[in-house]
Amino acid sequence: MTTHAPAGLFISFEGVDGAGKTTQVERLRDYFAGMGRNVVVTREPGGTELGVQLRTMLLHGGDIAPRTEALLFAADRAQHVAEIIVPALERGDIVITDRYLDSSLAYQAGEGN
Ligand SMILES: Nc1ncnc2c1ncn2[C@@H]1O[C@H](COP(=O)(O)OP(=O)(O)OP(=O)(O)O)[C@@H](O)[C@H]1O
Ligand SMILES: Cc1cn([C@H]2C[C@H](O)[C@@H](COP(=O)(O)O)O2)c(=O)[nH]c1=O
Repeated sequence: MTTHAPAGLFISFEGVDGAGKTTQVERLRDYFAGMGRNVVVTREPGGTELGVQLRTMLLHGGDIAPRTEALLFAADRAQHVAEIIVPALERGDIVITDRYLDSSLAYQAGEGN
């Protein structure tokens, strides 16, 4: 009999600050873990070591020009995808991220970018 490894699954939670994303991420993680699945919970910005530094710059740094800000979020995402998301999906894990690309569309797509 052939057994197949489970396919990876990528899920992002989006919403305004305080909407309840982290709460739902944790509930879904517990649900999938209860099914015996490997779950990687992560977030943007700040899902990697480099991302933690970028998060500090972005959320607690000084004045950042809109285009620079957009590029820093994109840099955080590029590292996140390469270091965390793709390897986890290749292992067949479930990746649940607290924010992803839609946050950039919502927050950075305005005038000046
Ligand atoms: N369904 C809900 N009903 C009422 N309160 C909730 C619900 N879900 C979460 N909360 C509460 O709302 C607050 C914000 O929740 P949470 O941290 O999950 O939101 P978030 O979207 O991740 O926030 P942030 O954007 O600041 O990271 C917390 O105090 C949490 O306990
Ligand atoms: C990914 C991403 C995030 N943001 C903003 C949205 C929030 O105000 C903060 C992140 O804070 P949280 O406590 O982790 O929710 O960053 C953004 O403007 N653009 C993005 O792409």
